[in-house]
Amino acid sequence: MLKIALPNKGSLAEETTAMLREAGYKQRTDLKDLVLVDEANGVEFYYLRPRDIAVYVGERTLDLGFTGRDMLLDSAAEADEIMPLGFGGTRFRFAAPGASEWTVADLEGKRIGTSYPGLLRSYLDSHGVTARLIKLDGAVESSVRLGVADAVADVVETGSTLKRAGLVMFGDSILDSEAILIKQRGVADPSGLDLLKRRLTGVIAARNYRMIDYNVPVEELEAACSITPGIDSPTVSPLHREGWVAVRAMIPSKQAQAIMDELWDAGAEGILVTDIAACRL
Ligand SMILES: Nc1ncnc2c1ncn2[C@@H]1O[C@H](COP(=O)(O)OP(=O)(O)OP(=O)(O)O)[C@@H](O)[C@H]1O
Ligand SMILES: O=P(O)(O)OC[C@H]1O[C@H](OP(=O)(O)OP(=O)(O)O)[C@H](O)[C@@H]1O
Ligand SMILES: [Mg+2]
Repeated sequence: MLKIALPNKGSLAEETTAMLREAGYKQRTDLKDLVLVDEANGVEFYYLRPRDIAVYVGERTLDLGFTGRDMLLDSAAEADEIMPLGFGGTRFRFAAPGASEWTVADLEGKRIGTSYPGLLRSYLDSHGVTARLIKLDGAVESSVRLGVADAVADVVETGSTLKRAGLVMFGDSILDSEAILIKQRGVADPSGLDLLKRRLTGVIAARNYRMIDYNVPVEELEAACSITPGIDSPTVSPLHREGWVAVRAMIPSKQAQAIMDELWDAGAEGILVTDIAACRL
């Protein structure tokens, strides 16, 4: 059986479970369950602390894991990213009071509060900066006000937590993170991984794409197809109405309205956009 580690709580837990359900895998219904066996798919799911997932995979106890890129890199575990999952997007940023003009060099000799010392240390080393890292478990933003640190390096999603603590971000983003699938380093792909990847890719595509259908005069077909090139190629079907064809293609959901406007201007009619429930590409 394929053994997969999943976050048992925290920011990535709910969406990971939702994504696996959508991909046709069984998931726990009781949040207290530690293990769930999905016999039909030949998978065992282990619900673990997000921070420990890369460790279990790296130590070769479990085959695969769902975690954050920042957590994988911080752990320095013997595990590699296989694919990004398109949710849990965050940036790992420096912040301090009134520091908008600071750069990473201004951290020389300072104390930096963080929950990600591994990730931070390698970034500082690569920039030739020596600083004292203050390792904290959470609520890192309070460390400056409480006098434990001069600056923080922390996970930022909306930025509202930093703002509330009176801190401003400075320097480049240390890391752009999101939820990822990881596997053991230097081993052959376990059986069942291909199927999992194909299913996850299908879920991500179904979430990010929509189907568009429209009718267009034959002489405008090339222009219309360049607006909706589809994934491989749009489907063009004959219409009873002479001189017209029907076109069907997948389009990025976020651009649906703009694409409809462009098609309309190019002479298309009867433009319909529908959701995709599931797909294999
Ligand atoms: N709004 C968010 N806040 C914090 N982490 C987030 C957010 N959105 C996504 N993430 C990602 O989730 C992961 C952190 O998960 P989580 O918050 O559960 O860990 P933690 O802070 O160490 O645990 P806990 O808060 O339970 O002590 C990281 O990969 C992070 O990039
Ligand atoms: O940019 P924002 O949208 O404000 O989100 C980022 C904040 O959320 C997380 O904290 P979490 O709730 O996980 O608490 P913790 O600090 O105790 O881990 C993270 O550590 C930041 O503090
Ligand atoms: Mg947290």
